[in-house]
Amino acid sequence: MSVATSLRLPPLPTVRDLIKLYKLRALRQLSQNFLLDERITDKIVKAAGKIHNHHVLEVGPGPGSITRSIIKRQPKKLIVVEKDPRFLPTLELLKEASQNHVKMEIEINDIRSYNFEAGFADSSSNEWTDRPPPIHLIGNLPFSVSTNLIIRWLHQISQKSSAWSFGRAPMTLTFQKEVAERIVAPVTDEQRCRLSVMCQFWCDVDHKFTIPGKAFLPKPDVDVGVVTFTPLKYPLVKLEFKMVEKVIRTIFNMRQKYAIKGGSRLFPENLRDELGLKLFALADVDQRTRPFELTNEEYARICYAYKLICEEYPDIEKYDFRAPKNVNAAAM
Ligand SMILES: C[S@@+](CC[C@H](N)C(=O)[O-])C[C@H]1O[C@@H](n2cnc3c(N)ncnc32)[C@H](O)[C@@H]1O
Repeated sequence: MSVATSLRLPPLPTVRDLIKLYKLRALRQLSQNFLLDERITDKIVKAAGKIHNHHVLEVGPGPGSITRSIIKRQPKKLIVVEKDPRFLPTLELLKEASQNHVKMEIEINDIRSYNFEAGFADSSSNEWTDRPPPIHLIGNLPFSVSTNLIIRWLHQISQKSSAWSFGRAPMTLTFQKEVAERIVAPVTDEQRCRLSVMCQFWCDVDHKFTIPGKAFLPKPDVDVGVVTFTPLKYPLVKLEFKMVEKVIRTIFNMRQKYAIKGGSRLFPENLRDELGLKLFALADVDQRTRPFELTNEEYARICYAYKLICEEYPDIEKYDFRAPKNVNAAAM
């Protein structure tokens, strides 16, 4: 075993004991499910790759099971961001026990308000097209939070901002198994959806393994997938994130129909037929393909074609078929 994996923490009560000691009942409203099996938390951290001497941010550490597995690998700095203040005493205990080996910072905060630039200020950075910087994000979050968070983080990746102002920092996150399968779903896969295309536009994604629901306390109704994301050196689109998201969402809105049916809804009703055809012709994409049958490259071409049409008809960009009629009328 390498030095990086051999760190033994001084004897500490187990996470199970701590949960009892501090009466840390999982809160349903925060969708808390705790992992107690060290072999599984070690496996999650191993999936993140080399973290020895790197900066790691763990989001949602809860009572600290994954945190222990991270500490054992001796990162240079470990930042934990936890929303629920009840976990502060157990996290303080871990910080104290590991203080001679790892610089640990505890932030009781919502991850969405956390300032990554400040947290990683003492880390080195790498050029975007160089290898990833020595920074990792790891988290076992509630499912709803992790899906929203990955969209938010993809947006920041597209802007090379926040944690990604330091380079292509990778992430290791858990999702409901079905969501993990959707994230990595290749073309023609029945799970392929908006999330697949958005994630694959900006990241290399890998569904590493699945954790059975019974490994959690309390047991959720579903199994859990561990997914790694490494931002691509060359994203498949270089367009404004919100515009790309709108195009992909609108096309997948009619999943079982030909893609042109959903794609046409990017345009107001009176221009729908004409501009829908133009969109697919400009993108050189067969309009009689279903959304899940389109490759990432075809989606990228559709986004660029949409951008061209918006340049020709500037008001089109403000049009959203889901918005009430009067909002669209005001925008046009
Ligand atoms: C599913 S539990 C996992 C706890 C621990 N990581 C484990 O694996 O046992 C998710 C944790 O994320 C925390 N959390 C939820 N939303 C959060 C947010 N927006 N920012 C930071 N932490 C959050 C919850 O309080 C909880 O501790």
